[in-house]
Amino acid sequence: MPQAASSAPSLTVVTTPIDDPGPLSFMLDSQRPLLWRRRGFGIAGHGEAIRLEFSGASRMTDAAAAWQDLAGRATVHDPLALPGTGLVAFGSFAFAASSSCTSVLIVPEVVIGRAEGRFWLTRIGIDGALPPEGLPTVSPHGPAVRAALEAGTLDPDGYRQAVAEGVAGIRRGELSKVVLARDLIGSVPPGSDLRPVIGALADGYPDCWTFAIDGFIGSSPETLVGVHSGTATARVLAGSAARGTDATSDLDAATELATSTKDQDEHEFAVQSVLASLRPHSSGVIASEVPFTLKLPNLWHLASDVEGTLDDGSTSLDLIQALHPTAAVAGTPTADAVATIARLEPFDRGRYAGPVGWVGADGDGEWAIALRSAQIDPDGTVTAWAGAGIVADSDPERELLETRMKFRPIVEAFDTLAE
Ligand SMILES: C=C(O[C@H]1C=CC=C(C(=O)O)[C@@H]1O)C(=O)O
Repeated sequence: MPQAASSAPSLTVVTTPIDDPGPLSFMLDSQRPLLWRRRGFGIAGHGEAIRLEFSGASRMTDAAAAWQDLAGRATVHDPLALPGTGLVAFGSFAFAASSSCTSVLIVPEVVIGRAEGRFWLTRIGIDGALPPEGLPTVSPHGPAVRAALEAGTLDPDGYRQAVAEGVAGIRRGELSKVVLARDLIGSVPPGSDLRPVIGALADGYPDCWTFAIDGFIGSSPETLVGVHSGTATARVLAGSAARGTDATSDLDAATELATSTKDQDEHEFAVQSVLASLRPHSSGVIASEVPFTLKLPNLWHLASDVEGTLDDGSTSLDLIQALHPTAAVAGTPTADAVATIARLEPFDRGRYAGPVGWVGADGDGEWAIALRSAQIDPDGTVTAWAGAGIVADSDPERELLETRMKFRPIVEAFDTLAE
């Protein structure tokens, strides 16, 4: 049951150092996997001590207020005091204010964490009643299942048409950029064990944020915002190219991307939207002078890192509210882009392209933009989404191919389960 913040009980939180528990993807609950990891950092959750649900335009401000209230009343014993130790909530927010999909903050009963060779176990209980000591028992991975993902509400022809309409609107001067997505749909047997899918994402995309929260899974390369000890960081991605088939064509693809005016324009809109949203909270916020090319297994991206010192004590939840939706997932100007998305995409984006991540008791945390993701509903329906930034020079066929590349992590992770 969702709990109103005012009636939320007091939490007791105890973190203790432990020996290396092994890969976190083997430590997940088979039915309710909770995971956030990238490279040497990861947290996996078991059980739900508290679940807070939000919706509508105020979903992120409501979450920030509820979290401040809950964290303020928690008693925390945390000798490690590292990012991810002590009290944490895993969170995932819907892209649109009008979404029928709820946004959640989940405080697990147990968190297993690792960071740079240190390992910990956090137990969280209500009114002093802590879960038992020791690692939770984890069942062996279930039988293999696979999902063939096929065109959803917006098929390839519909997507080309939507992109053409987006380009026409941009050329008429109605907006400068819009990010248009399409969906793929499949199914797995209800109650399927998704841990092999999540493990495939984590192993295949170690430089991305691999997440599993409330049936929503993915591996996103884009950091919406990280907040640690008064510093905010972000990694802005926009502008993409297919990887080459050999070393020479791969280098050519990266060079072409780095010098493409169309991709640089598309990227600059995204960087400017992040800078504009962070400036009211941070003096001297800076972005890399020129974007760099980021290599992922499925494609190249134009990327810029942004950093600023926070002047106003904003928490990571305050900043996701300030930043979302960036021009990497909506467009420019934001309101026109959001209206164009609502007109041209015949589906609810759900949590795709929304903030996904974790927050700690002090408000520090890490949030990605939920790209390369899929929602698995309790009835086994799998919905995946991928989009592309549309500017005046965009070509519908190329954008369609780009979404195909962006679907690869999810499509292949479900295929990994084939026997
Ligand atoms: C909207 C997506 O990607 C965004 C992030 C990186 C590059 C993008 C692009 O080149 O269009 C998009 O802005 C997606 O993966 O669904």
